[in-house]
Amino acid sequence: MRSARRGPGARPAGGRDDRLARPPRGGRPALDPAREAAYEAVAAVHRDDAYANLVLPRILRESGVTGRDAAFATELTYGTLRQTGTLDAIVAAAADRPMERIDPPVRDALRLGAYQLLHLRVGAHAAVATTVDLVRSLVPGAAGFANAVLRRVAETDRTAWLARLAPADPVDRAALTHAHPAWIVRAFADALGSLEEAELALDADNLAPPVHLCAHPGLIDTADLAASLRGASVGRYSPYAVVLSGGGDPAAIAAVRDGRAHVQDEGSQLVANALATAPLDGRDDTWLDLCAGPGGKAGLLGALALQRGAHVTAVEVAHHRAALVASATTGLPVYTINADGRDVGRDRDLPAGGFDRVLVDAPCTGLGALRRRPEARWRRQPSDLPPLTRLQRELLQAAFRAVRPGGLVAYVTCSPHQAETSVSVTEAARRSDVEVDLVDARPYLPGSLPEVGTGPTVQLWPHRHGTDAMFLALLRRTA
Ligand SMILES: C[S@@+](CC[C@H](N)C(=O)[O-])C[C@H]1O[C@@H](n2cnc3c(N)ncnc32)[C@H](O)[C@@H]1O
Repeated sequence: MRSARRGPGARPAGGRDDRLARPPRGGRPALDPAREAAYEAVAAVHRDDAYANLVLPRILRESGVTGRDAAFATELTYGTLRQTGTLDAIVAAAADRPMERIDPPVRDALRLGAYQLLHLRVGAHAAVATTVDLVRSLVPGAAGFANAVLRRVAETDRTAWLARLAPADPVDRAALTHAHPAWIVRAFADALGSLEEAELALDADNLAPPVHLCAHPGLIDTADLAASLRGASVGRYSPYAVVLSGGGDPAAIAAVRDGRAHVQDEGSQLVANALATAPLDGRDDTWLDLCAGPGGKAGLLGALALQRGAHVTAVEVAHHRAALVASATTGLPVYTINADGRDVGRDRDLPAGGFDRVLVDAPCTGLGALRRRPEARWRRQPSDLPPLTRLQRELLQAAFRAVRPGGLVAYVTCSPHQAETSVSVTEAARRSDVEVDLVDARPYLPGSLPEVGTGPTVQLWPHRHGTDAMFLALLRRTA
């Protein structure tokens, strides 16, 4: 984080429209700390492949930006990153040159300026002046260029820009309008069977998601936990979900600190709970989580196992993530091992046919949680799919080997892409030596959950259910 260019003149006197950078007497322009923090975060994402949710809190802390300024910096950073593809199309048109021909620091500053002009209620004068000052501090010779480009951006509003740039192809048009790459628009439309509804899903990705807690069953009551937190409410569907009202650090909540609750999307709770509650004949005390890091679902399964006299083996291939699982499940009957889940039958902790219930929460593109990771949609590529789908199928086949005859496997992804959902399940079952049948998963989700489709698998959606887009297939080993 650069530090030398801040001065008392940069503190806002009132609302955001007052945030004009004013040159301190005899010096260079003083930059607005919130905007500078947003620039640093966006630049780190593009320059260093940083993650905004990790890098921004550090930048805010180091630069002393707090309160309303921190909220503004966060909105500016996350919004700019979500909208990057569309902002780029508009800035490139206004600049009359492709983005690649603009210096990276100037490019990021222009994205932030354009976002303020087209999405925030920041006055045009303030948005242009502060961005030009930022550009002057980064690349002094580019200030005039930035000023001209932003004035052109400000000539029309977002709707008019979208109309002016609208491609003829409906998928490309939706991609521009809702700021997602076209391949993701196509994947959502395929999964939903309609481009019109996919546009609602894309819109939902552009909203800041609420933070959900999972109250560990048997350790803390959901309603009591909600009542103890200002503005919190119980979740709509999961019996364990508490919805926070925004603001504040969930890690500071006493029940989270002492392991009676953890941060977890309501959809993740629903799919883990479905595996634990679907009926099973015979022994039911030996459970397996084959892809456990960082331990969200292992935490819920561990709490349920504690109530039911069962235990969970939690497998994670990445050493540091296995450590996170162990820490997330402290005090619960969860045995964490740092191993490759595909080693069922070869690893002595993973005996073939040794488990009653098995969860495969497979590594995936994460297209179902794009609302949580603002830069992810532009970073993911269709070429990520083949290695992931291969791994998904191998892990699912390992789960089929791990489960005893009559036992259950839940295959879960945080992606609605059909190559990772139904196709992975069909392909793994087709190539498996072990016989499995799909079980209708819908009865093991709350009856109040709307629009769960015709089964047997279930696909959740942010715009329908307020959850991440989790996919669930339940399978029973028949022989
Ligand atoms: C989607 S995440 C699981 C999330 C986790 N279940 C939770 O709820 O917190 C997938 C995990 O699988 C792990 N993984 C990838 N390949 C694996 C393998 N061959 N064996 C075991 N774990 C693997 C990844 O490191 C990642 O932590």
